[in-house]
Amino acid sequence: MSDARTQLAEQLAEAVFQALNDDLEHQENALLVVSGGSTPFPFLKALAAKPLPWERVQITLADERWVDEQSDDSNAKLVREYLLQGAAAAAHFEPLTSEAGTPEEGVPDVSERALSLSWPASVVILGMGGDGHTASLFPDSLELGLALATEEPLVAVRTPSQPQPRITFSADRLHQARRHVLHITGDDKRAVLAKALSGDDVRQMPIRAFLSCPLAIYWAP
Ligand SMILES: O=C(O)[C@H](O)[C@@H](O)[C@H](O)[C@H](O)COP(=O)(O)O
Repeated sequence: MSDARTQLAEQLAEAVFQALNDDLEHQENALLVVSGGSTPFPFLKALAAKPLPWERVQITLADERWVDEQSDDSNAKLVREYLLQGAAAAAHFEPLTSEAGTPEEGVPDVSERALSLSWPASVVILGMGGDGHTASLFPDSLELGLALATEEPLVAVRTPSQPQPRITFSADRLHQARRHVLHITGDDKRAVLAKALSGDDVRQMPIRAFLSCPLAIYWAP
């Protein structure tokens, strides 16, 4: 891991720590929405070390692959291994999967649990893929149009470019946050972001749905 990426992770962890603390001055619980993938590892680990009243912090995912939590593809596994450690294990984590066989069958139960969290979120941390996707809002998702338009909180998505079915918060629900962060690293993603900023077709690059709201971009080489 480059020093720049480690420093970026520490800076982001400090900013999220401050945001959660500020909100906890005024509310009983504070909600943090994190993304999966590989970029968040050092951020999640740095955040776990922050002196928060973790029993009042709620954590959920922007999206999830519909796989068992023991699978290496599980975003919940990532959160449990990197964030819910030490004092941070006292946080309330709301995973986005259920015992249902498919995300389509699971959406009603997961939605009921997700809606019970302390919305608007204090912070939503977004990642981005090389195709301009964020969460599981993929350009080639069969349900992208629905996920961009619905006011429902969660959508089951099937995506030709992805091996697993997924469940994702809708764009509308991901906008229900006080602060938005895009956490990306590397020159390739910097170029993808530049392309996203140069156009406005959200269905071509779904990250564009979040470029008009205030967005803190955390990028390191
Ligand atoms: O479930 C997921 O895969 C993530 O939510 C996804 O949106 C991720 O943020 C991007 O694909 C970037 O992933 P990397 O950080 O691994 O590049």
